[in-house]
Amino acid sequence: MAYNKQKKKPNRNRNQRNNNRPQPAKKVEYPKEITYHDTLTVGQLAELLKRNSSDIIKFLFMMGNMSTINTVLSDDDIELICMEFHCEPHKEIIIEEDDIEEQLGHIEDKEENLVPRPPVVTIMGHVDHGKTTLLDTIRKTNVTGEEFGGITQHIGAYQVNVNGRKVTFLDTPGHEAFTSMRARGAQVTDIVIIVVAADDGVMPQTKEAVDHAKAAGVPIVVAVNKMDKPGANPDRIMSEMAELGIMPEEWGGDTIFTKISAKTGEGVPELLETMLLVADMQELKANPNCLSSGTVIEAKLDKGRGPVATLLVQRGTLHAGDSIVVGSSFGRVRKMTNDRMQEIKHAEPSCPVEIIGLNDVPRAGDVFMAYANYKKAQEIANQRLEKQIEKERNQTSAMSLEDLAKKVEEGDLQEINVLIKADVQGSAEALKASMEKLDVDTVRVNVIRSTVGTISESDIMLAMASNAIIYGFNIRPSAAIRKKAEEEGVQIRLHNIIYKALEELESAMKGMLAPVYEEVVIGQAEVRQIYKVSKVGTIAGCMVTDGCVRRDCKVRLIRDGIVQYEGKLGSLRRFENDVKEVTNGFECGMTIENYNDIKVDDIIEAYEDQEVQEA
Ligand SMILES: Nc1nc2c(ncn2[C@@H]2O[C@H](COP(=O)(O)OP(=O)(O)OP(=O)(O)O)[C@@H](O)[C@H]2O)c(=O)[nH]1
Repeated sequence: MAYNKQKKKPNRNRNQRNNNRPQPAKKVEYPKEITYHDTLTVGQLAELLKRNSSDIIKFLFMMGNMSTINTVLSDDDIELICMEFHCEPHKEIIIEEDDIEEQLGHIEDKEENLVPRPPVVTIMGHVDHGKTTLLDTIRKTNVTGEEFGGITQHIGAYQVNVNGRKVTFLDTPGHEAFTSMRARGAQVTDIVIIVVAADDGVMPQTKEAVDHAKAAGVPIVVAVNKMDKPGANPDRIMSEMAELGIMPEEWGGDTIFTKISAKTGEGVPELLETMLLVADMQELKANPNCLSSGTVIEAKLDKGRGPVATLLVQRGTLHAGDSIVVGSSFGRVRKMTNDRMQEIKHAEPSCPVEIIGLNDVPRAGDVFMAYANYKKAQEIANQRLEKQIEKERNQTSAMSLEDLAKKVEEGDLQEINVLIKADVQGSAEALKASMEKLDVDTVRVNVIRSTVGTISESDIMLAMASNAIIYGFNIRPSAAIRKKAEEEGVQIRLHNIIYKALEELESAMKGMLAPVYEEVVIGQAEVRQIYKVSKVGTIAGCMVTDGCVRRDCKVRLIRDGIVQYEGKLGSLRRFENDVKEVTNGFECGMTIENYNDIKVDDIIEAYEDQEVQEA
């Protein structure tokens, strides 16, 4: 805590030492001013004021407040107490470097400093449903021909004029970018337009877009596209979207559906008007008069210009020449251009700009902050770099069930985000329904996605962005996916009995998760050949492709990501010899106890129940 950094601390030690033996009465010099950060308890304030805690407790008692040495004082109380003891308190707000990115979203500007800012909109939808065409149409009709000619290069974000008002569109390819930005805490989008082709219907990526927008808590406007096509069936889109929980306004819900043709431009003005309406409801504002901060939309290394980054200014005004820190890179904004490649000197909130001058290429989703001087920026970037290296060294799980249990216990968590993947629809639904019914001491489960199939990279990104745990039911992730999850700190819990999954989650919600054993996957092998031997059964000629397989381990037979069988290894051999272990890169023969339906290309996953050291 910041308090611990008080320089006064050594005095206390000296006093304590001195207290051990009788001292001649010495006149205490009481401080005339004190400085504190964060909060203070009675005991801490007494120490700063060089008074006895009992004096403060007595004073508070006289004021009608009961307190103890550990009572945390409000700023008002501190002020009053200090007045009583003839001292002036100063509260210093320190933003630890660690917290800067987190703070960005929470910096509270005074109402009088806020002015309206343009909305930031992202267009999402299934492949070929018309995202690019829509964005092109919007840009063509909402920037002058001359200006449009200037847009030759993709910078990842554009600003257009709609009815005399500016709107910023993010043109980030795919949903991954949206999610990976969110994963890093960057909330850049105010509205999501989900494009659905009326002649095609709701498709997997439409669902994904809905999941992402919902998880981010961003309002959705649905653009029912390709209305010019003969097969267009907007009613079908509406009912399919309603099934996903996106209820059309005309059916009593709160999502506006607009029928458009991105190709002919029909309905696009109405869509834009709707979007402005939704934006107005949010009363989007920002303070333009402070040091600037915002988010990296895209970044690349340009051969001639060095690191080039597209930034979205979210707070303050970015000026050419400003010193900025982005992630662990820093520099002075040497040149700043708008989306029409015109050089500009200032960029206000919601304005996308391309800048050069950084010493390294930042990542999309990184937060940037401007600093008053170059040296400070450099210092902070270096600190961050050190921390990043340290973090990478001790990379641990971002959110595991154990973390959750701990957080619940500490009262820090009201909602547990869960992503469910199951082998069949029935299980996915059953698990979702049962999990959502769990309610332990006001902590509840929020299922952010529940689908059929094995775990994909997009699931991991969504889980990472939402601090969610993935529950796999009767499915097995590939080694590559498992590795990715590990890298991103996403926890995958695999189960094949519904009540066990529920039991485990419920324990976490009670903050009492203490599994004695945990299943640990030790390796994976691919079945390359099958030998049927009478008396022995099916022998699988395998190649161990990850980790190792041990003679006494348990195994799972997986076909197309779905678990076919679970049991014990029957035998493990190399060249006719029984062996204890076969490691990655080696061939071996295996049988599975009481199971013969093994096919070429099946995956045999080896696992062990290992004792968990810590709850
Ligand atoms: N008839 C008709 N065709 C459209 C409309 N909108 C888009 N298309 C066509 O649909 C195809 C796909 O459109 P895109 O805009 O590239 O779709 P997208 O969603 O950006 O696709 P990806 O970038 O691959 O995800 C193109 O051939 C477009 O010309 C429309 O309103 N009507």
